[in-house]
Amino acid sequence: MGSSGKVSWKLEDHPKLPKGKTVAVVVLDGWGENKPDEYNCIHVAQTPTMDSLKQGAPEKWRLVKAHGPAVGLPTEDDMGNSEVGHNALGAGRIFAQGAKLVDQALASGKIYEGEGFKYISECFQNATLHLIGLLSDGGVHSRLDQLQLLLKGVSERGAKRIRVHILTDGRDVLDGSSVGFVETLENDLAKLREKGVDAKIASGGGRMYVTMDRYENDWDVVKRGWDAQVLGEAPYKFTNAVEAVKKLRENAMTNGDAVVIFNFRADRMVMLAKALEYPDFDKFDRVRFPKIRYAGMLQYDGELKLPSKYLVSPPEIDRTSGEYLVKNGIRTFACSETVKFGHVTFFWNGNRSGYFNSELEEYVEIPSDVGITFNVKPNMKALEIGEKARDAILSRKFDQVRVNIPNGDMVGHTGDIQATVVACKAADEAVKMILDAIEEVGGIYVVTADHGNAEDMVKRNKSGQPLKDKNGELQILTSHTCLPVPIAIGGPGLAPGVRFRKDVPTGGLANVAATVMNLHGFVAPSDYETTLIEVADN
Ligand SMILES: O=C(O)[C@@H](CO)OP(=O)(O)O
Ligand SMILES: [Mn+2]
Ligand SMILES: [Mn+2]
Repeated sequence: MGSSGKVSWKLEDHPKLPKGKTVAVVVLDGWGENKPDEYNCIHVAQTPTMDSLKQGAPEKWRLVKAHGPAVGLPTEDDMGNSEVGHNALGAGRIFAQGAKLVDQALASGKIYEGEGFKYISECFQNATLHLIGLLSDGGVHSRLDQLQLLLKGVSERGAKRIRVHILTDGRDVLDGSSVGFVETLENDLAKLREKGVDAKIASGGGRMYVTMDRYENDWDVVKRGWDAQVLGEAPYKFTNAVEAVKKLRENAMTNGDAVVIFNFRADRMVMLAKALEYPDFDKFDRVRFPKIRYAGMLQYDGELKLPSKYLVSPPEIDRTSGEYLVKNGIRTFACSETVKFGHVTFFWNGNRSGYFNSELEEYVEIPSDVGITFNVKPNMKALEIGEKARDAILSRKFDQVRVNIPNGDMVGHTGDIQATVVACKAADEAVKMILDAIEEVGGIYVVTADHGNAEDMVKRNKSGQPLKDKNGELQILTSHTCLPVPIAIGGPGLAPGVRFRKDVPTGGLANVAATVMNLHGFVAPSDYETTLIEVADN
């Protein structure tokens, strides 16, 4: 029943659960479950609403998996992230995700057989191949070992001049770990040079400062990347290990060059894709728009078909719950602030921009603060999101009101423990506003999260003790975690007897879609991961 086949969109009625209840679906970003200690910011923070959900009704609160194979990632060591988390929540099935698809394509060599590779490899003989992407082993946006394999593969297939434009990471990996990744890369490039390939690092910059913005939050970020990677003009702001980068101008892109983005994850590569691909791009002055052959590791936006050329086909996330529900008349409201807006729209809908039916859907984006790290304003726009959701619920114009509350994640990434505690409190307050509104209209709530972050702010040894570095400083964990996340259901509209089943102990985020469909009074399609709930006879 793929996207090309004929899809029957009609959902069957649930035999026991009624239609017509307003359902709030709340995703707390970066909110996992962890043992209580001082580095668990969710535990330290005052979170009376989330606490009451956990303590109030044990059969309506449980944990679900949000990392590794449960969300389509290669191994149990892969932490969850927003892309795979929201994909699973929205799609109700587990799709092999970019990280895994690229692993497979590299292992089988198929990556070099497709149209995308053919397209760029035509430049190898006479021009430069530029590789741009995040340099770390975080596995959220990219992976160093994949870049290493790709470098080997392209050089074996004729690439003679290679320039790598690195974005350094302190968000999916420990702060300060970039130096090691750069050394590894330098080493590989030196070996290529021994074999006669002119391969060098050409530019570098921190991911949050250059290129990797998302959802059009701040085009200046992408512009800074453009200046360095395309125009070859940038202030020298490199860490020591990258100081080897000289004469940027020599490394500028020129007509006939090939450009490959080696990130597999979509959200933070769409803006660059627009700048590289759109002839009438007007978000900043590109100064020069060289005629290059550009391919993404994956296609990042299936609706916009961006980029048009890519090395590995993205997961085909079709027949998402959002599409089904809208086609069954469910009026849907989705909201977050800019930095997470696409999570409850684009990712939720299977990496697809736009509405399924603009008459039944309304997506509201609250502008995020720009140019700050979020520990400075840890409340972010949580209350504004709460207010918008509340108003949408009270308006009774919507059947589903879906939000992402970013605080735990965005502030957790800064590594600022005190600020993250404040962030968790703000997120909890936003949840309360939404639950209060649900109470007022007799609706139902589902509160869950996409992956962990704020519940663990230190790197730990195997027995769970916090680790210190050589100088005796705590090793702060700015990344996501592999911990499970809570899911709670409730509200006056929840039919008597509804509770979590006991026979889905390994349930994960992909089980949530069928659950939400049930709460709207429908049975999920048969190939969806099973529902988490049952209706006990009273
Ligand atoms: O900020 C991001 O891009 C990732 C971490 O790399 O976080 P999230 O998956 O929560 O969006
Ligand atoms: Mn997230
Ligand atoms: Mn995150």
